[in-house]
Amino acid sequence: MTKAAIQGSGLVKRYGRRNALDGLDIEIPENSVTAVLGPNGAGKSTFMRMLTGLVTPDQGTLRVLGEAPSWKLNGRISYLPDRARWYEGHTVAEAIRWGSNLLPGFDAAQALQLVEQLGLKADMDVKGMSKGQEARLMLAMCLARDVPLLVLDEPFSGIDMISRERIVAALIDSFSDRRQTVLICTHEIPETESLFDHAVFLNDGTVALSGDVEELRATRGSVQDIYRQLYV
Ligand SMILES: Nc1ncnc2c1ncn2[C@@H]1O[C@H](COP(=O)(O)OP(=O)(O)OP(=O)(O)O)[C@@H](O)[C@H]1O
Repeated sequence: MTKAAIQGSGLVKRYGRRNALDGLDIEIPENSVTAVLGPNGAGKSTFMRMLTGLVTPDQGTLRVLGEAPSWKLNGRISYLPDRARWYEGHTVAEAIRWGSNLLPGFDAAQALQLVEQLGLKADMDVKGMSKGQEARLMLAMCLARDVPLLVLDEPFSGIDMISRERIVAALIDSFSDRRQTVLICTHEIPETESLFDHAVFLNDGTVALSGDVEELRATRGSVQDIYRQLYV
């Protein structure tokens, strides 16, 4: 039996009369690359924010790397929030220096290699970057951390399709060398599905389906096919 890096049981988060999470039972296997999928409003970002303690459950229990979410635990999580803008007013090199000083497990040499691999230059100003260029910087900053859990909320949003395919190919190589649990929430399923070895499909704040991607493929088709079956 694979150990779980994340275990949530009966998680509820209410906003007014709406439940963003509605009794969510979820397990993410350790050292897997797991997709968190589902339509707009399914509860994906709420769940990811909960992992870092930014959102507190109204009910239920959550264990992340064997602990309850906390500021202390966040030193072991590399989190890319949706709609993130952290480095305005910096150059790429300054952002990397900032990461070295402040982010636990941050490897500046690896970050520099990643930004170059992603088509950015150290002397570029973040202010004035296109949305896709900024998304690449955010992704590189999160990937350059040697921590047990990576939580990436829509890391490919704004990046053009061909670049996305190249980045995904590079990520497949990089993830296979790591002992990290990686959680990725994305709407770009066709270009990214080769990344995943586990998938969780959310709907209305609960799990509609989850499992090993190879096993799901053998019985139900590609991740994209399953997505259509579940949500059309
Ligand atoms: N801070 C908030 N205040 C009020 N409602 C919220 C808040 N955060 C989330 N919600 C609501 O909770 C539900 C789930 O939102 P969430 O952002 O988790 O969905 P999502 O699956 O990440 O969607 P998307 O694919 O659009 O990013 C939505 O109905 C949303 O409007």
